[in-house]
Amino acid sequence: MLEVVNLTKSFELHVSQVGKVYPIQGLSFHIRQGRFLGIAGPSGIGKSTILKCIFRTYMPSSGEVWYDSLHEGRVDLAQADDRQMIRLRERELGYVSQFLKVIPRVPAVDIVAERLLPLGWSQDDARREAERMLERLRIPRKLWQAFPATFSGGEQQRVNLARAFIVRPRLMILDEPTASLDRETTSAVIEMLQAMKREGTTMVGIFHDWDVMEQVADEILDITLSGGGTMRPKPAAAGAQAE
Ligand SMILES: Nc1ncnc2c1ncn2[C@@H]1O[C@H](COP(=O)(O)OP(=O)(O)OP(=O)(O)O)[C@@H](O)[C@H]1O
Repeated sequence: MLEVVNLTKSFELHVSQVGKVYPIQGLSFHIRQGRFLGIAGPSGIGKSTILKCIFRTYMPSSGEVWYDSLHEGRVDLAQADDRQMIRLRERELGYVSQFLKVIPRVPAVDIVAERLLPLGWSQDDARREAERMLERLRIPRKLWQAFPATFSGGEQQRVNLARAFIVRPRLMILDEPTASLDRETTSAVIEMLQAMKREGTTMVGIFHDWDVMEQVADEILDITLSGGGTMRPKPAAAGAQAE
């Protein structure tokens, strides 16, 4: 489903003497359909950079990111043009970070519902589905018509998750999605991730909380200081086969 080959990402640091930094150098791994890969490693090692290269928030410096698209065949996301990326993001790729890009003066329910409109849903059906999603993520009903700019960090994060989950992406990319959530909401998110996995969604994610990683990941990619990584089954599944 996703095959990353020799991925390298460098950044030019204009304000320092360092010149270029290479958080990711020659990294290869793959994820099979329906599996959940967790990415682990010390702070600043390049975990988020990998996810951003897959979603193409960052353009990889070199290497290949092969994705088996439902609608477009096998696509190298490192080479795809912007229009193809927009289509894939609308229909197949989901991305959740810790931060909601708050759109001013749009109620929470519409921020979530609008993801379904390009997929041909009517306004009413999209809104009903958005309400179901907000309910599942335990956003109080009284906030559905309110503007997320005024929400707490955890409430904003749940709107963020609802926006990503509602389109049921084939490949879900998760960058610390539970970072600002309390225990109860984190459990709701874990349940949703497990349900999505049962429905066949492939996922790749970073979690600051090892307990969460344990509950959702099938295997772990450990990023080392050299910018490379090794894949292993998660400890709880020791004995399972790493791919
Ligand atoms: N847009 C950018 N411009 C310059 N340097 C960047 C950029 N994005 C990331 N970096 C650098 O790349 C390195 C890896 O960052 P990244 O955010 O991927 O690490 P991380 O492993 O996800 O860290 P953390 O666990 O702390 O979130 C860091 O040194 C960071 O400063």
